[in-house]
Amino acid sequence: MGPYRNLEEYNIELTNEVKERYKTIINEIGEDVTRDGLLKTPERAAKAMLFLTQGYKQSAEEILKSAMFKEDYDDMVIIKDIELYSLCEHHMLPFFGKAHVAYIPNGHIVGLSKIPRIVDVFARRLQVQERLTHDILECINNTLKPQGVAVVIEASHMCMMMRGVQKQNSVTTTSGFRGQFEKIETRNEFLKLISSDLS
Ligand SMILES: Nc1nc2c(ncn2[C@@H]2O[C@H](COP(=O)(O)OP(=O)(O)OP(=O)(O)O)[C@@H](O)[C@H]2O)c(=O)[nH]1
Ligand SMILES: [Zn+2]
Repeated sequence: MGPYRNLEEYNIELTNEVKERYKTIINEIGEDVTRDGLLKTPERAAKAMLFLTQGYKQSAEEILKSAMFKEDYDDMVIIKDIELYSLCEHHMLPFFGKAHVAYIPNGHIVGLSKIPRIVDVFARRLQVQERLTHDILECINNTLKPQGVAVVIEASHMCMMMRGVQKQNSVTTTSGFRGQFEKIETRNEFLKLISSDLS
């Protein structure tokens, strides 16, 4: 079983449990779960929910460790505009946007694809944007032990768009900096590079 296993394929029992709960919810909101269009909906919704929360069964640390390479490069590495989709833990509604991640190696670099992969691992859980930012930051800091790491997330929250305050255009930005990025010049260079089209 690798770190990327897809839950749906393994956990039929859990899928059935969640499916039964969705049947109840659909009936409770006044719909008829036996009508044609809705017959398969509880199962689809259960599979979708388990897909969107599969991060609980995955290890971000394992993913990073699987592709760390010894290398002397010690300048900034930036992966910007990583799309992310998560679920807010207060309403279980999506929040979505972009993550920008940078690190300065300290003897080891990491396979580039592993950064978006760990963003997904932490995003596919019930989250608040602040904790998601720190989960990514601390995982890279503790596993890769770089000279510095920075994470910025810009996201829109459906719980603030579809309901509640109903603000369609507000974007929330969260950030975290460790090591070299705690120095203002390094942090500013990173912030400049993620806001430019040339980086
Ligand atoms: N800090 C933080 N708050 C979040 C996030 N996602 C949703 N929230 C907020 O969580 C709060 C929950 O507040 P409550 O007053 O308990 O819930 P509510 O009555 O549904 O609040 P409203 O959304 O204002 O209608 C709201 O202010 C949401 O905007 C997040 O990622 N980070
Ligand atoms: Zn919410």
